[in-house]
Amino acid sequence: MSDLWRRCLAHLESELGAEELHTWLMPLQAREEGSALILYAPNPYTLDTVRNRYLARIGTLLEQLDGHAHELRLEVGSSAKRPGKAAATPRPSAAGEAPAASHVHNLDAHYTFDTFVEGKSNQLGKAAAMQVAMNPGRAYNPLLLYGGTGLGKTHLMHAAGNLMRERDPDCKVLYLRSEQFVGSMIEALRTKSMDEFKRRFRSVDALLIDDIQFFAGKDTTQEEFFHTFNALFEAKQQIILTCDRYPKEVDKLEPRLKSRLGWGLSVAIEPPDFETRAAILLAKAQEKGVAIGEDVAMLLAKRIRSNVRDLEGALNTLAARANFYGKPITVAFAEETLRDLLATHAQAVTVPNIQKTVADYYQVRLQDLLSKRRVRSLARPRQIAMALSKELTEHSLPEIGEAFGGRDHTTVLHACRTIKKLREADPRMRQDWEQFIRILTG
Ligand SMILES: Nc1ncnc2c1ncn2[C@@H]1O[C@H](COP(=O)(O)OP(=O)(O)OP(=O)(O)O)[C@@H](O)[C@H]1O
Repeated sequence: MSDLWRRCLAHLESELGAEELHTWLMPLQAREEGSALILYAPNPYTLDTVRNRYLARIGTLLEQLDGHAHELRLEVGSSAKRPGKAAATPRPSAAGEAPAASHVHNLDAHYTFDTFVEGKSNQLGKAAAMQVAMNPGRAYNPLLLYGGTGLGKTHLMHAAGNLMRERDPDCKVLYLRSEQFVGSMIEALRTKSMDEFKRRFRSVDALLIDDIQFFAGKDTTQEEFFHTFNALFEAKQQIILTCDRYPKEVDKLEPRLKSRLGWGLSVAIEPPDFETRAAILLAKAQEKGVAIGEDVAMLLAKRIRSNVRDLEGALNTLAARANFYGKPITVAFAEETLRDLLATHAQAVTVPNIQKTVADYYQVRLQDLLSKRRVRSLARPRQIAMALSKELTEHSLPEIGEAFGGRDHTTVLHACRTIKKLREADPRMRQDWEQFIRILTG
């Protein structure tokens, strides 16, 4: 990463706050070329927002930091690989507006299979997305990736789109968040341009729609999406979708749409395990040019289990602070800098907290959960609470057994194995599990 840009980000962090910084400015990649600073935005939408909201301030800051003015350029693409002509001169698309039929693709150039770290939790999803990219419309259609927030679904979806375009630069890939689909449709209804809307969405080779749970309860949208889906499907055009849970579990999604979604392949993306979290951190650090050792990666991976986005946020904060203070990122520095954040993540994850959360969720009394009673309505939640305790705390099997009314460590081990199997076989159990991980570590 350009040193100048790093210093600029450190200043902007205190002005804008972490969320704004991470949403708009951290995704930019920077390269210095003579006295010019080129900022690469992952897509035209980010480019537009940065230009409108932040560019003037960035210009002033650069001048303050370096004592002289810099030429500042904004482009779509990646600093590692200079963008091709089509990407360098995009037609910016406004928020909520789908790109026009010229098919300026709006994929995030940073999200590729190369930058995606594979682990047990996402192996299947990655393999399926690659298959689809190599064989659009023919391998699995639709491909649906589902799972909790910040686990890499969007990344994989863009990676598939990027690979399709790498293999065939003429391939028309359109990525949209589901709110954008809804927004475009409302606009088309308002301006009586539904024919154009239909044509726009049906003329692509691959349609990628993110977070389709937002379609729930929006009947007209679902109706239109249903027809778009059918048209694309019949013409063997690829459809890739993401959802924050197994679609059959999304309330107020039309049954016939749910059924269509099941025609292809649905793959769960699960929270990464410790080793994958550490590997992701090291890969992200390398990508961003941030020097961290394995010890720091392990510290963060151990303490932040919620999702990859949170891990990345912590890394970004560390990088900005280390640069600001001119210090290396050591374990001590990370512990000091992220003290509050790490404390928040650690706070929720105690055995009593897990027991209470599980009891509340399944509406059973805490004292029953800890009792010796073996009725199924208690036994399953108890097993889940034990398995979560093993997963989320540092306690040993005997300690966990003790905390559950003085049970033997083999009972805890059995619970962990049972829940693992159930998570593999039963989408509902998988969803409950992810929900707990979110509540307890989010
Ligand atoms: N396995 C991985 N390897 C590298 N980066 C990852 C991986 N998983 C997630 N990430 C990164 O984590 C961040 C969040 O991922 P992404 O936006 O794809 O999540 P998501 O599952 O689509 O979440 P949401 O449902 O909230 O949109 C991205 O920066 C992404 O690159």
